[in-house]
Amino acid sequence: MINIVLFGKPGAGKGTQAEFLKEKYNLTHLSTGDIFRFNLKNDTELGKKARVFMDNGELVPCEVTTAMLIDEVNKHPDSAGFLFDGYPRTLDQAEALDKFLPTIGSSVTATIALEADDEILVARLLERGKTSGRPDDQDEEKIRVRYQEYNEKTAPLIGYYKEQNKFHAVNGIGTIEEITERLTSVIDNL
Ligand SMILES: Nc1ncnc2c1ncn2[C@@H]1O[C@H](COP(=O)(O)OP(=O)(O)O)[C@@H](O)[C@H]1O
Repeated sequence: MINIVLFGKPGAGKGTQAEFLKEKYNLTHLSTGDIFRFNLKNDTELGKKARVFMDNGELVPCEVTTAMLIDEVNKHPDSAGFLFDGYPRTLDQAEALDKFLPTIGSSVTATIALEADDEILVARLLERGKTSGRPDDQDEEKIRVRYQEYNEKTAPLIGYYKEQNKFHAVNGIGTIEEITERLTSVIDNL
């Protein structure tokens, strides 16, 4: 089983690249953002718990997110591996994942970060907000909150995975194909 954590700031292109990688490596793509948005749209209990945080650009509390993630993994017992997109996003979540995966006989294989400059990413998000319908992409204030959340809570994961020798980074600026190429060359060399 191979488990890849796709890592990067909001707008770095994780979702776009995940679409290619899941096909190529036959992985189950789990995007916590997409799962939350689905629950918001359907006004589920989970959606109700997440809404206020998401609307403000803040992270949803760890217990809620981790319980949801574990549920999703358990829905795919025959999966050849997972592509985690948007999870983990805090040290607590990374530790929770490292505790959970061994219970299904697995572990994180590698974390790959898509790197790009903040200013480029903010511009990309505002552009995406024009068509995506995502309220958190339409308001520069909320975008800034997401970057603050990233810098405070998510960036420390780089050190966490480096210590385990599981951190890889690729340049996230270029055409979609170029970036897919960079990612696949990391995965093929794992
Ligand atoms: N692992 C997570 N932990 C906490 N909240 C999360 C997590 N993943 C997604 N969310 C919530 O969903 C929102 C949207 O996530 P996502 O679609 O990954 O967007 P982006 O990477 O563009 O900020 C986040 O701002 C946050 O509120």
